[in-house]
Amino acid sequence: MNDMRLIDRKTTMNEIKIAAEGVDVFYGESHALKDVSVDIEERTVTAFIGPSGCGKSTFLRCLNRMNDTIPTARVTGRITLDGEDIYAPSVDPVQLRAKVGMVFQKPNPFPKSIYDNVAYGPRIHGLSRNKAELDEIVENSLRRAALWDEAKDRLAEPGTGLSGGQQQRLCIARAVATAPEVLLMDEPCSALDPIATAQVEELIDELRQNFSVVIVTHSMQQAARVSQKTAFFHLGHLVEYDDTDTIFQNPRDTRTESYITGRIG
Ligand SMILES: Nc1ncnc2c1ncn2[C@@H]1O[C@H](COP(=O)(O)OP(=O)(O)OP(=O)(O)O)[C@@H](O)[C@H]1O
Repeated sequence: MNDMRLIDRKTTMNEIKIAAEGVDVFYGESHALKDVSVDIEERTVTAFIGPSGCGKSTFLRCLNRMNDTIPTARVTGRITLDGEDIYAPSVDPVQLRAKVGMVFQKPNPFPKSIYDNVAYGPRIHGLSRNKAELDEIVENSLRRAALWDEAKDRLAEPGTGLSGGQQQRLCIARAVATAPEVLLMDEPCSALDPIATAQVEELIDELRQNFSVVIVTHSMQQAARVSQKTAFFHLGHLVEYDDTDTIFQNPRDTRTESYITGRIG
């Protein structure tokens, strides 16, 4: 019931980027995520939806080992990126997070300049050979995050001096600057106004040309607008995973139907 691997369902169109098999997460004694198996496709936006506390963020954090930073969290099961086990002892979580970047609900710029916020990742991962190349990465990342026009004349000013919506776009620029292969976004628009939300949604659509994007959202309209695949979680279980159109128009499980029609949540 919990096994949502596309391989079994033969509907896959893109290559599988991340495969999760039998993933459980415990916080101390509390069993937050139960036997989740799912294939996340390349060049696809996948939305995670479901009522508060159902485990969306917990599962998202498994995909780049952010749960490692929570002392009580324990993850079991297997998650692979391009077929490689991301929990293998040989994997450096810092390197993994450059490939599988993350944008959080609350904008969290570093207490550094706008420029240095974006340049930080490329610097620590040695992605540029000189200042001109680094300048180019910073400009391109800020352009992709639709922040360049507002930021180009104040690159030396602190990132924390930007508005909330601008700070979130700065965090997106910081995440894309390391050229991740997967971008995980945990309710990235919850602090944004409708204009900034539309800009971020456009960016998500653009990122899909090259990356996998996984987005946790409470907005079903947003899931329907930006994603091609949707996973519905309920009480720690992955209940249903399918094409977004199918989830919203013809769900198989009554729990999914109840949620999207507003009966549970
Ligand atoms: N750091 C933590 N320590 C202990 N329990 C946690 C922690 N983070 C999450 N949980 C618990 O795990 C369960 C799943 O939480 P999670 O944040 O993944 O849900 P969610 O679906 O993302 O919720 P929301 O939509 O409200 O953000 C909840 O019962 C929550 O209380």
